[in-house]
Amino acid sequence: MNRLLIVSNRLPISITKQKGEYSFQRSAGGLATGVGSFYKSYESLWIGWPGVNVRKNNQKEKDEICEALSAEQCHPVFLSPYDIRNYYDGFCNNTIWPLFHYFNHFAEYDKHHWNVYKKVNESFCEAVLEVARPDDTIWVHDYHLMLLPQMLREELPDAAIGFFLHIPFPSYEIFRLLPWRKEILEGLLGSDLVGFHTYDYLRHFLSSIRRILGYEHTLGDVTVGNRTVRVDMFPMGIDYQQFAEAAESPAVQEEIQKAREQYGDRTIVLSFDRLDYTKGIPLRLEAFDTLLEKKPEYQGNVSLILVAVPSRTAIEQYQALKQQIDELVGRINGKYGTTEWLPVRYFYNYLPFEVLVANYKLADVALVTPLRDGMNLMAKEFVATKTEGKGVLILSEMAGAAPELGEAVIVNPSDRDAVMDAIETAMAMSEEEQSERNRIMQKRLQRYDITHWAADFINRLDDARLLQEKRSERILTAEMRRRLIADYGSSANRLILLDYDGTLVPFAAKPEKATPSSAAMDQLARLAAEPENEVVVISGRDRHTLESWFKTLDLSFIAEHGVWIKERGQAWMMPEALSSEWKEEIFPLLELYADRTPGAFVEEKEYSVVWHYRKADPVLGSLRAKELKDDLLHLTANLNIAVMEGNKVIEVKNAMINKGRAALHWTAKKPWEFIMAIGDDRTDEDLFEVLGESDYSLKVGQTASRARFNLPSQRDVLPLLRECTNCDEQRERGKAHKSEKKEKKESVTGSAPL
Ligand SMILES: O=P(O)(O)OC[C@H]1O[C@H](O[C@H]2O[C@H](CO)[C@@H](O)[C@H](O)[C@H]2O)[C@H](O)[C@@H](O)[C@@H]1O
Ligand SMILES: O=c1ccn([C@@H]2O[C@H](COP(=O)(O)OP(=O)(O)O)[C@@H](O)[C@H]2O)c(=O)[nH]1
Repeated sequence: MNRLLIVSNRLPISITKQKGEYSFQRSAGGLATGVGSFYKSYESLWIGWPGVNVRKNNQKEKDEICEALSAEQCHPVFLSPYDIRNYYDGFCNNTIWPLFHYFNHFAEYDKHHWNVYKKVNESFCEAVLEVARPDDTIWVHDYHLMLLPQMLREELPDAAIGFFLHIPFPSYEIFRLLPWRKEILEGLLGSDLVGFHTYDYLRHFLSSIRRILGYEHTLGDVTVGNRTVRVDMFPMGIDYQQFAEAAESPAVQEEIQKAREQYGDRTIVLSFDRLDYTKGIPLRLEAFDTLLEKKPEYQGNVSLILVAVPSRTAIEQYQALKQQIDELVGRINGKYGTTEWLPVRYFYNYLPFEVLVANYKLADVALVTPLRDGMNLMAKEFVATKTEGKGVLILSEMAGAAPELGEAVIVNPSDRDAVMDAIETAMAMSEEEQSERNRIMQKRLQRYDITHWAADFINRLDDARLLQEKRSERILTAEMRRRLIADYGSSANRLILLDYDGTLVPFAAKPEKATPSSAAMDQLARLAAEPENEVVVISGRDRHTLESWFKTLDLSFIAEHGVWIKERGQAWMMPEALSSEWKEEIFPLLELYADRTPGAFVEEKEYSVVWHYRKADPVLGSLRAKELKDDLLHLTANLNIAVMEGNKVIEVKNAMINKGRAALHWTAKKPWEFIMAIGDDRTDEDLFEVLGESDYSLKVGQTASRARFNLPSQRDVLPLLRECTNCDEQRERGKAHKSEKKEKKESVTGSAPL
């Protein structure tokens, strides 16, 4: 296993400085505790912010911190108070955090914060580059560093880079509000593997990259330029053993003992989170209030332990929330409290590990009702400590942990009555049922614990790298490219078959906009000018369009995928007798689908009809395309026509027509010394199929193909053709130069003897 570089905003250890002395604490939050529990079992280095402010010029202090952290396999990135204000409090926690948790009314879109976010991501990039070794696996974590994968990719093109998002990825409808949505997605796609906690977050991400960047995916594999990015889900686990064992430890037992003396045998409900508006603490308190009000028999018999861990205290919403909670607790305690009984025991601090476990172990019911939560490890930790079986977890359906913890009492956290009912259900549940439910969840948590989670991610990252390497094996290598050009240069006759859309020119939103560029015209002219070449543009376009675009060039054509062919200098002809009567029957159906799909339209050619959906909503478009294909198959069962899927088009045409059949007209003409065919979509596969093994067939794009090689993108086509003609022109210049020299020599010495 290669060395693992973990990169996150916060290191697992936070440093504080008091009276000139440093002290080290475990950082709060699931990322730090979760990843912190396994990273030392790897050869690893964790790069992140140590939580302490060091003056810019105080190199001595920085070196000391660096030294102290290196013993913990950590490497610091120092952030100034200005960075923390604008990047951490600003962009991370005042823009991304609320937006990604569906609190879009809290999100601020401040350009300055965004600029500092970019700058801090660059600082992290520099920090990684300082320590990275060639074979390191780099694993970037969370929303603070979403631009980093792409920054690293630019500097280290061959590095293995993974990214994991610990918070929800929101639906496209929310994500699209972000002014810098494109940059964020591009930043993430610098990775080889992007991971999420749940399937919902994953599909939201795929939908955003599809709608915003136009990238399709196949089972979570996204082709981005010449790379494949894999997207997958990995629900984060906990260090199960540590929690289960700690629950039995003497230190924890002692803490429980102390607490029991305070609470007697009252039922204990635990509410325990970072103080964050996403956690739904006020609603929870209100539900508890309603329970005591509506069911007075619980008064005096149940206590709510409310632990709120201070978090992001510089941010206004967090300060307001703190005040709201303080007031609610005061109100409930004032309303129902007696000299013997305080309904809510409220703690506003960070708890050391033993106290935390003692609280879990002590609680009869855990009330975990976030309004949104990426995962929520505390719910899992609570279950792990229930070694004797007893204890009920009430869990919000909005937590990422909910799909895995289905045996909990699942609630909608906004439904106060449902939360109140859930507390009652939990308190009334038989011990047998509690144990049974916990046993099932414990088994699951034990199996997919934090070590498994990390190993799973790293293995998938390795797989993604292998896939990447395999795909790139089919890409035309520099050596094969040289051979292709040498073969081109040494051949006395050559057949060159070139698809048009997606090959000679990029796609445009409307087909009529994809006219040939001057670069493409120029290059075709050069190819056609070489006497050894026969150049055939082989397209699905109608013959009139091709003719009008290329009338100045000496080319041959295949139009409508093979309905029409035209030898250079000759007239158009139809190699097969075809009928177009069927079009009348098909046309209304295609029009109906165009009407039902905004952005789609129908194109009619002489012997085929095409349904285009490039401009339609991508999801609706591909759904309708599937439905249309099904309908067409029924409708065309007795007609001699075929339905063919191309790039964002469904084409209906005569069954025997395809580019391969049409190309035979040229391939069979003579034994060509050099054949090259380039195409990008499904229709070009018929062409590749009729070519020989040693011919140069090239598929544009990285998807699987019958072609011998893949060219990464459409942008690579003209440069390749240019290299071919350059090599010929050079050779011609060489020949001319030689004969010029020979002529000069002859004019001096007289002609050579025969
Ligand atoms: O670093 P802070 O700003 O103090 O915040 C603490 C952490 O909060 C977030 O935790 C998330 O990660 C957990 C583990 O994957 C997950 O269970 C939880 O639902 C998330 O909210 C944040 O993502 C971390 O980066 C912070 O360090
Ligand atoms: O006083 C505390 C409060 C929380 N934690 C840890 O902080 C993490 C909180 O993670 P969670 O996923 O529940 O929520 P987050 O705070 O990351 O949103 C858990 O592993 C807790 O064990 C802790 O060690 N002491």
